[in-house]
Amino acid sequence: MAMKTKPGAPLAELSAPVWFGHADQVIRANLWQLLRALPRAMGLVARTAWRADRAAVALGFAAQVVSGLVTAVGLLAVTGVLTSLFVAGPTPERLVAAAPSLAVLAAAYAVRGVADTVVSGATLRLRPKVRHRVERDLAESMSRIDLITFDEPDFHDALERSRHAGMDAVDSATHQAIVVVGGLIALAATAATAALLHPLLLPVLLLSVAPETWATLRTARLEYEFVATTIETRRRRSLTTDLLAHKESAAEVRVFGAQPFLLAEHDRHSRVMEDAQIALGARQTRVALLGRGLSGVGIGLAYATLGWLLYTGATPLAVAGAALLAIRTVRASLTQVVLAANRMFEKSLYISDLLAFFAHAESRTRQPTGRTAPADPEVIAVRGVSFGYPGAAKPALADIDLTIRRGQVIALVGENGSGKSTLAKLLAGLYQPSEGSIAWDGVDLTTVDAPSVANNVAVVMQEPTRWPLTARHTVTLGQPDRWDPDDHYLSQVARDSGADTVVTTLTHGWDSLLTTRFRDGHDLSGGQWQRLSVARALYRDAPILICDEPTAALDARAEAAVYESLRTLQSGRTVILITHRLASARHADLIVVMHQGRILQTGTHTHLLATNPHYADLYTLQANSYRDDPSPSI
Ligand SMILES: Nc1ncnc2c1ncn2[C@@H]1O[C@H](COP(=O)(O)OP(=O)(O)OP(=O)(O)O)[C@@H](O)[C@H]1O
Repeated sequence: MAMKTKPGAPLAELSAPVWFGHADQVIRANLWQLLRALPRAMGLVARTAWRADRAAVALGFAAQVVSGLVTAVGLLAVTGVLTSLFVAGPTPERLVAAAPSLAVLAAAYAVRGVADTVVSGATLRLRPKVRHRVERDLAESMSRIDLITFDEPDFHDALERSRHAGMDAVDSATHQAIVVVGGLIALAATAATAALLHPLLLPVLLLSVAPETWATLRTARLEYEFVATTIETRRRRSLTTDLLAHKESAAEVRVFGAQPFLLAEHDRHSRVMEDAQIALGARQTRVALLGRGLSGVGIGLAYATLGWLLYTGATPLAVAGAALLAIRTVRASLTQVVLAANRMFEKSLYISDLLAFFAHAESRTRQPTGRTAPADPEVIAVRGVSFGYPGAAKPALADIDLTIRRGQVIALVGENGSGKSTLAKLLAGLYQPSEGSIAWDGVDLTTVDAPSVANNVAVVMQEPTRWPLTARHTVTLGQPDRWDPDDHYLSQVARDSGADTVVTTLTHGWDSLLTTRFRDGHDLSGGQWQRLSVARALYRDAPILICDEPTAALDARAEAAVYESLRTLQSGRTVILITHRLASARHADLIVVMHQGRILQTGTHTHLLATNPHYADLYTLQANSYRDDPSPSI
């Protein structure tokens, strides 16, 4: 086997996922912290739910109150029934006397059934709405955020937390919040009724449920601790199965014979999980045993107190009977509330992350100014522009001065990392300068709304996005509403970019799906994707066209076709062309030679060849590589 990794050795590159950051806090939280955090978490959920569907919130809450009230009424009715049954006299008469209370009891049960169903209905309606609302908010916030934010490492951490844990937390917390509210109302109603029957009944109730509360909380903590401590193992295990499952790795897995290694890794991690799970089961059983034991003692004490109340005549027999029922109801409600509160506490931490992300995203989003950039600008003036990526030691661009006039073809040339793509992104309004200004017809781009700049620009990216859409949408997405009867423009840009020969090979032509992740989908070669990206830029029909290495992945014929169409298209358009092939740049009106983030010189091809040794050297080197006799002349 080619792989030499020692089985059992840790996979050092992995750590716990960012979205699992609150494990310690949850495990260590005590009951008091949990109770204190509850109102805040409930508030968060309530506000989101209220925004999502006010009617469902109001209806659900009203039904919960009704359910709590009828529980209390039912308990009082039980007392009435028992009082009537426990008096001396013939049974038929006692039954008749108990009938009104029995009727109330039956009505209470019926109403409670209806109320609980309404609560379930409201929950079912509310959960997807709340989730979709927050998902939409997150998607919108991501869509508006400044591009530069994507270069901040902390941003990705926060985004991951929000997208995964945050979103699930909102969904789960909505459910838990409803359970907590319902449980608390039922609890309050039962406890108040019990206290009404006899004040001593309240401590009796608490005594009977305290051990169960402890055991419930402890069991939940153990489970959470298990998830927290095994999360990395679980991820490692899924990493190995992902390698077996994904198309990207399937070929290498086979060619390197990595299956036995990956299966062994899978088994190793499974064993760790298995052991941990069995240990969890044992600990939970011990806690449950202790809880049950203590609960038995608690209930025993509660019954003894009840017996004493009966013995001393402080409580009638009927009230004691109702108290027994109250003990059962309270125990069920309290267990429910404690479990749900525990989950709410955990979820609230992730919801806080989500809210923090929204605030961060807002601070990284340019607020609309209502001002728009001049359409099809006459002059693009770059003055004293510097720009640095977040966290980078050196600026990517420094002291850039450049004037671009409408209709010119500007070629940016220079070695790798000299700042060409960065300058192009600034010209496209995607980044803002750290110093200096970029102005269109005298209007500083930082003072106008970003979409108004984007409307004037089409870009062929160095590494175009492989849009998993149909071929048609991949090309037309920059101007989906363009009036294009009989696909006239679509066919034309396809011819100009060479995309037509790609589309004719697809089973469903323009309607073919360009991803193999779905049935009937296609994947394309790097060059084919690039042809589509050129077609997309041409279809957008914008006055400023930025081409970042538009032909790097194209074969010679396609490259010639693209440059031919750029020449045709050029009339009236401003073209900014980034290229390493200096032969493609020689016809540009202005060539900008960049070096280490600065402009070394600008000029025409002839001028630079004569005056700039750096440019002349590069050009000669490339020209010679196409000669049969590579002599150093041009
Ligand atoms: N997202 C980024 N974060 C940090 N630094 C970056 C980022 N993108 C580029 N850089 C750095 O900025 C500098 C300029 O990069 P740029 O991509 O503009 O160069 P380029 O001239 O287009 O290079 P190439 O010819 O390789 O495409 C380089 O030093 C690069 O390492």
